[in-house]
Amino acid sequence: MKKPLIIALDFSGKMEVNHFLKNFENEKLFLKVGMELFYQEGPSIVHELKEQGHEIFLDLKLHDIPNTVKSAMKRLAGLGCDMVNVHAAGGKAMMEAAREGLEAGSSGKRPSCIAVTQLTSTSEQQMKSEQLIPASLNESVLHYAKLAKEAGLDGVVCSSLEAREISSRIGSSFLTVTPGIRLLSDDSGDQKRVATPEFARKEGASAIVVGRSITRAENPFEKYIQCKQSWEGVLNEA
Ligand SMILES: O=C(O)c1cc(=O)[nH]c(=O)n1[C@@H]1O[C@H](COP(=O)(O)O)[C@@H](O)[C@H]1O
Repeated sequence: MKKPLIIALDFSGKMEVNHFLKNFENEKLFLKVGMELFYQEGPSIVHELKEQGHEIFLDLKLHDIPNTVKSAMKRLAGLGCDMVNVHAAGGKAMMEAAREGLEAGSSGKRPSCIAVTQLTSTSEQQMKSEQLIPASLNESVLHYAKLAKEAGLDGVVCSSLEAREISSRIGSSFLTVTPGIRLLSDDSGDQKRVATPEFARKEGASAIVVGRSITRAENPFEKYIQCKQSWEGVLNEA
């Protein structure tokens, strides 16, 4: 996988998506379809975006017993998306079941499967007080990344702040997909572990996920180019 900038299509339906994508005529994009859009439109949204030539990360963050996740992944594998995810907190057996389901449901190459470690909207303080995890946030993220690797997954979702350590401990071919991306002038909103595209690049992240910074921008294409240049190292800290 080259190092993509993945745009999070956090929209309520197809009409909004089509309106947004008019800004990107002739661009082949890497798009993330999340819960809101998928629950509204169903599998057809994945088929339509694939037909337009885009790559798709289907972000449904599965987290259930292994048998249920395996069966669900068999179905998702048939949609033709390029990447899917689970919550690492579901455990190693669940992650193994996710991979097995994808393998069983794919006719060719299975989609990449990555595990969400600690959500980028979680702070260390919150993790300790709400999840009662006594370790540091970095240790928790790294532990989940190791479990995901042992389960045969392809990588993790983490913040840019943890990407370097994960790559150095687990290997650079293990994907670190990093949301919580903002340019310096952007509002971080509900995100707690936030960084610029340039920072993510310097920390060796495999991909960045950018939502509201682009989707809610006055000029989404201009903002996309700005983020892309910062991510690819064409621009200094934006
Ligand atoms: O799995 C994800 O994509 C994800 C994991 C995570 O830890 N944090 C996170 O923000 N995301 C997703 O990444 C996107 C970030 O959106 P913005 O904060 O608007 O850039 C959203 O669609 C989230 O659902």
